[in-house]
Amino acid sequence: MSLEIKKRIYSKLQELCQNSKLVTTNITADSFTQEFDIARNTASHYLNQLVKEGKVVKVNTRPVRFYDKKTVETYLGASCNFEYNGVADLFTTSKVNKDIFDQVIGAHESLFIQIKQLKAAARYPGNGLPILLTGPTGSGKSYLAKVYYDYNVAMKYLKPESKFVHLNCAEYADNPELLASLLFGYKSGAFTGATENKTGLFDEADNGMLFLDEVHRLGAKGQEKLFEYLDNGTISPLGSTKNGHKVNVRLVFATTEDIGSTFLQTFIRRVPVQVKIPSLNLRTPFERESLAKLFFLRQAKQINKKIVLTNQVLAAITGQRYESNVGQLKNDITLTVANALGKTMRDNYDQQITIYVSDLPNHVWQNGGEGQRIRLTGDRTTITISENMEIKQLLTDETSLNNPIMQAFKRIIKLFQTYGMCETFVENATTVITTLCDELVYSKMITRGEVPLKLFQRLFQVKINNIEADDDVEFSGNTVIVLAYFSYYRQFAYWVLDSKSHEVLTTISNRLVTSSPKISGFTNEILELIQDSLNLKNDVVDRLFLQLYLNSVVKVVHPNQIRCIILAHGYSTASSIATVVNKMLGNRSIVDFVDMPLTNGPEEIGQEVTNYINRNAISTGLILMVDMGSLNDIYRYLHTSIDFPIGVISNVSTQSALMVGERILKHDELQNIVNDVQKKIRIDGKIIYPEKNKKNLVITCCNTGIGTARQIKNLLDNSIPEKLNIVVNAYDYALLQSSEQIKTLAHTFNILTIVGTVDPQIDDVSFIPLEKLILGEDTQRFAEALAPIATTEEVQKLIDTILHNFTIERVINSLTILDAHAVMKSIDVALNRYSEVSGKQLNNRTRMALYVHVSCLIERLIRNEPITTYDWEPNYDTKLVDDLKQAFSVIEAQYSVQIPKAELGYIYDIVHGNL
Ligand SMILES: Nc1ncnc2c1ncn2[C@@H]1O[C@H](COP(=O)(O)OP(=O)(O)OP(=O)(O)O)[C@@H](O)[C@H]1O
Repeated sequence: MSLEIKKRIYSKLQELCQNSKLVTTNITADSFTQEFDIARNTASHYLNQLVKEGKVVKVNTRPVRFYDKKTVETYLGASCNFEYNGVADLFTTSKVNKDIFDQVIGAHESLFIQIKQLKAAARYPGNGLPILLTGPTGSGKSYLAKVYYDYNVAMKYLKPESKFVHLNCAEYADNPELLASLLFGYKSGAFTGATENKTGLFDEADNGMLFLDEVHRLGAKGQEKLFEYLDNGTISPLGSTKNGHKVNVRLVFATTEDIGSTFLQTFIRRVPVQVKIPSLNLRTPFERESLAKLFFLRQAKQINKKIVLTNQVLAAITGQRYESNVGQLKNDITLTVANALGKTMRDNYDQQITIYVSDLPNHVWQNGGEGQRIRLTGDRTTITISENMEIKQLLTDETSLNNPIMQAFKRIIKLFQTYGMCETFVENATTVITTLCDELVYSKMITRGEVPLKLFQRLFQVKINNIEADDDVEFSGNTVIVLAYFSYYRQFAYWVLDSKSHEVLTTISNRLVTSSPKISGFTNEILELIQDSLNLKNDVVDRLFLQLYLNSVVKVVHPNQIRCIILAHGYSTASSIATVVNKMLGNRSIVDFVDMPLTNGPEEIGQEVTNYINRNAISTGLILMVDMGSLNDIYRYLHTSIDFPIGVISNVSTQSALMVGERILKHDELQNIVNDVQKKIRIDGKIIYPEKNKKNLVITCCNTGIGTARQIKNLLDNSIPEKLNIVVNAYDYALLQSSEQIKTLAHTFNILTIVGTVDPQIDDVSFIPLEKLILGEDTQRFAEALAPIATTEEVQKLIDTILHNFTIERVINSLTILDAHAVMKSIDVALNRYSEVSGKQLNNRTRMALYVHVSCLIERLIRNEPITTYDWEPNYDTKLVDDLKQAFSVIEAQYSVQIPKAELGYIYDIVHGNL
């Protein structure tokens, strides 16, 4: 009787929902009292039962409202929860959570790529792409096929009323004719017993989805007809003599078979998307545990009681090797709960059952011996799974307890509450973050080499390289790995921050934006990448993590600093030494590292060092600290030519690395560092100088700082033609005066000359003041310095280019509408013509003044704002005035302007040095 009423209440609720405007409908327990002649309490009791069964959604308004879950989901185009606090919550939060795949356990872990494939296949124009799901029995192929259908509906690729038709071909494997007729239909008389025309499952699934499980069991006829659909989009019923008819069916196939089998070979040519579902054993511990919790939760709902279990039970059940994968895990949990329930049957009115290890099915115990997976931990903390919980709630609450990211951020909040925003806080918070990074990278929470992880690393590598190139900064060795691990792990370590924590973390983050705007800029770039390219959610936790982490690994590049890299075998040998040393040197990234697998030989290590050299602009020298004497010859395996000395020190230890780091910081010379370490610590070391092909070096320097020296370097770099093969390096003025530094440079380069603002007075090396170089007033000395590699004409041309490049900046700054390069070109033509016709050579100082003046003049004329008053000197040489007129007619023609007399007078005075 009660069952009957519940059923009737449910169908009435469905009817009411379907016939009303959902958002404004107002169905409460009262809506059923009259019609079914029951008390309000009774109606409420049944409705709540329906909520627990997952059929009805409850909204805790006053009075409580109820909705049919299916109707709501169809309306929203997305799945929704069972309980909400307000109507708005239901109709807005659910809408936001549109990604049906998010509910799949493993969506951001083991099934990450698979779900990407499914989404891409669904999006494909037309009917999407047919897909083939492969994977061992029970791995979740049928489950995913259904979720894929739901996704298609939610994304509106399929209409809500479209069908999901499922057929397991294995069930008809002995009767291929029947199977083909079931799928494609038949015409009357097609075979004995076919007395009338009958449509098949393809027709039934028209405008919907057909899922063919164990598709390799399809017989020859079935295959032929299936290929007809895949090739032409038409199907022909058995016995039909006419051309096939069109149907629109999205196809999903599944097989447990190896794709190498004969049928599948021809088949997969037509089914381009193969989605491989991993076995349960290949899924992460987190996913196994989540799946187990999900199945326990379903059981709790089924028996309408709380289930209490210990972590010991959970560990035992998820540690199993399941031949039949998720399906078997699910069955084992059902059996376990049944065992526990059997024992407590006597206390039937208990609202909860407790599960003990002894309730596990027998075969779990028999799994002992070799390769046994059952592990009984001492962890007896209990987990309570309540029948009205949501799976999300269960996973979030439980996992966040052990979630290292959440713990780290809780600590950061505490630190902030203790110290406020100050250096001590930033220091401590940074330590929390770096410890978290170590935990993520080294704790094996994530399997190295996972495909998404590699993809993340590649993307982050490109981004970091770009930032480094654009901003003159460097990030320490493993930044890319840490970013990849963090973003990857973060996807399944997601929890909802309470509003207070959110507020505190946002305050910290905003303060950091003010104190380190540059790092916050990098943070934004990386967050954009995470969001746009990786399509991952992020929030204040990610922002703050990046701000603190990037700040701790960024280093401003000192181009002249000797670089040092530790190369050691083992999971974390090199990184541990480097971390300690960098910390002891004041949290600066002085020493880099590469952790190498034990199997890496000199070839691979050579490759690592080559990559390091290519990534970093090394000019003064590189010290390699290695863990084996045999690696002393590692430089032989470099795939790049070096133009700086390399010091190799073996038997690396914290002590030797610290000593090297300290000396680097003191700008000691490479040779001294290596010799001293050798002597003091008694270990082997050697220095390799680039013997052949020493490159020619022009040094730039400035006594006001390295910044100006770098600008001079850029000017020369942009001006010197590639074929002269000259390296230009900016050096610190004070450093240059050390004879050791010059000695090292001389070992590595042929020093041609120094260009700068003040002479650093270095023996045997000429100095050319920048100003004189630009103005062409020290051409002779420059030509002498470059004599071994450039002719006098080449030097003259180079000086002209330097002048041109130096001026162009100013021209660009003074122009608003014209293209500076084009303007400079036509001024060049005019000035050269003037020299030709007048026989007068203009010096660089005059040329420079004219470039800037004439470019402004052209713009003035175009804007029709010429200078009209200028004192025209009566004693101007009329021939020279005519020459000027003729030369500048080039500009008049090109820009369709006329240079008035007053402007010409101004130019005359510049040309003849009167201004
Ligand atoms: N990610 C998942 N979340 C929830 N349930 C799952 C998940 N994966 C699988 N299951 C459940 O596990 C059971 C086995 O999965 P399913 O039947 O989809 O496997 P299968 O690969 O199709 O197996 P077979 O090849 O034997 O047909 C089903 O009850 C399914 O609902």
